[in-house]
Amino acid sequence: MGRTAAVAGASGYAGGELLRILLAHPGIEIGALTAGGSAGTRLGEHQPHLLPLADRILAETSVDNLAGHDVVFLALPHGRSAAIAEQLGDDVLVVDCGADFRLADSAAWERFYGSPHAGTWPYGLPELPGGREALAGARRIAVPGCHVTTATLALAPAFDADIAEPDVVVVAVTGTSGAGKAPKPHLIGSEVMGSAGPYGVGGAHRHNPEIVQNLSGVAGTPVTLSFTPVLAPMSRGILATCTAPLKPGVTVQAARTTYERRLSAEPFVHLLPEGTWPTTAMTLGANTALVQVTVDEAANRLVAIAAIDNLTKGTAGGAVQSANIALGLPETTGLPLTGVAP
Ligand SMILES: NC(=O)C1=CN([C@@H]2O[C@H](COP(=O)(O)OP(=O)(O)OC[C@H]3O[C@@H](n4cnc5c(N)ncnc54)[C@H](OP(=O)(O)O)[C@@H]3O)[C@@H](O)[C@H]2O)C=CC1
Ligand SMILES: CC(=O)N[C@@H](CCC(=O)OP(=O)(O)O)C(=O)O
Repeated sequence: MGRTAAVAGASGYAGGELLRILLAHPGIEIGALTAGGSAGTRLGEHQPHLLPLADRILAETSVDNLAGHDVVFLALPHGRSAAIAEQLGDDVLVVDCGADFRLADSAAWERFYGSPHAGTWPYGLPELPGGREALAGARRIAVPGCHVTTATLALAPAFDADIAEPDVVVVAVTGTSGAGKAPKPHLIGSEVMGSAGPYGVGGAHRHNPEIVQNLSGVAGTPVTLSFTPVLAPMSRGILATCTAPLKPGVTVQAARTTYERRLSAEPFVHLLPEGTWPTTAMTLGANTALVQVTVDEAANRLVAIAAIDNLTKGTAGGAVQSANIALGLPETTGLPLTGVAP
C-alpha cells in the first residue's frame, strides 16, 4: 500500500531535491507541500525543474497542513522542527533534514548552535555500525549534515577496522547549494565565481561536533578532528580529503582490503577501482558516496577521499534512504544510483 508524504520547505533546495526523488518513488505519494514566505504561490515558480508538480500551490507550514500523512519531511531552517514534530503524532514518521536533533551532546549543541538543545533522534546514516537497526521502525529521524555524511563515510571503515589513529584531518570542498537558497552575504555571485575559499576555519564549523560524534562512536574512543570546509564555484557536490595516522604495520593493500570488505555490501557507498579518484561530478543527482583510499607512506597517514552530491546523498537521498528503512521498504527504493558525468 502506498504511503503519503508531506514536504515542508518545498520551495528550498533540500525540499526540491526531496520532491525530485519522491516523484520517482514507487512506495510514496506526494501530499502537502508547504513553505514560508512563498506560501500561496505555485511550486513551479520556485522549482521549475519539477514539471509534474508545477501547478501545486504551496501551503503555509503548519501542523494542520502537515498532519494526516504517513511521512513528513522537514526541510526547514534550523530551529523550526521541534515545535512541529512535537505536535505530530508518534505514528507519523518525521524526517528532519535540519540539524536540531543530530547531536547527543547538549553542551556541544549549545556551543556550536548557540541555542537550547531540542533533543536527539535516531540518526539517519544507515552505513554506521548499528545504523540500520537504529532506524528500523523509527518514527523520528535526524538526517546528518552533508559534510558529516562525507567525512563519516570516508573514514568509518578505517575506524571500524582499527587501522588508523583517532586523530583526523578533513578538508572538504563544497558547492554553494549547501548554504541554501536564501541570499547570503558570503555568497555574492561575482565573489564566488572563479574562486575557492575556506570558511568555518579553526574548528568553528558546526559540523565539527557531529563528525567527532560519529567517528568516535565507530572508533570506540574519542577522536580529535581538524575540519576545514572550502567553498568552490560549483552548485552541488562535496569532495572530502580525510587523513589520519596509520596504526603500525598497515600497508596500502591492507587498507584497501579493509575498505573492500566493509563496503562490498553497501548499496550506495562504493570503493572505486584502484587508481580512480572520486570527483563530485560522478555523484551528481545520485544517492552515492564514491570513495578511494590509499596510504601516504612518507607521512604515515591513511588518505581516504569521498565525493557526494550534498543535496542527494548529503540530504534528500539520505533522508529517503533512512525513511525507507524506517517504513520497512527495501532501503534502495526510489533512489538513483547513476550520477551525471562529466
Ligand atoms: N542544502 C544542503 O546541502 C543541505 C541542507 N540541509 C538542511 O535542510 C534544511 C533546508 O535547507 P535548504 O533547502 O538548503 O534551505 P533553503 O533556504 O533553500 O530553503 C528553506 C525552506 O524553508 C522555508 N522556510 C524558511 N523560513 C521558514 C519559516 N519561518 N517557516 C516555514 N518555512 C520556512 C523556505 O520557504 P520560503 O521559500 O517560502 O521562504 C524554504 O522552502 C536546513 O535545515 C538545512 O540545514 C541539510 C543538509 C544539506
Ligand atoms: C556551502 C555551505 O555553506 N554549506 C553548508 C552545508 C550545510 C549542511 O549541509 O548542512 P546543515 O545546514 O543541515 O547542517 C555549511 O557549510 O554550513
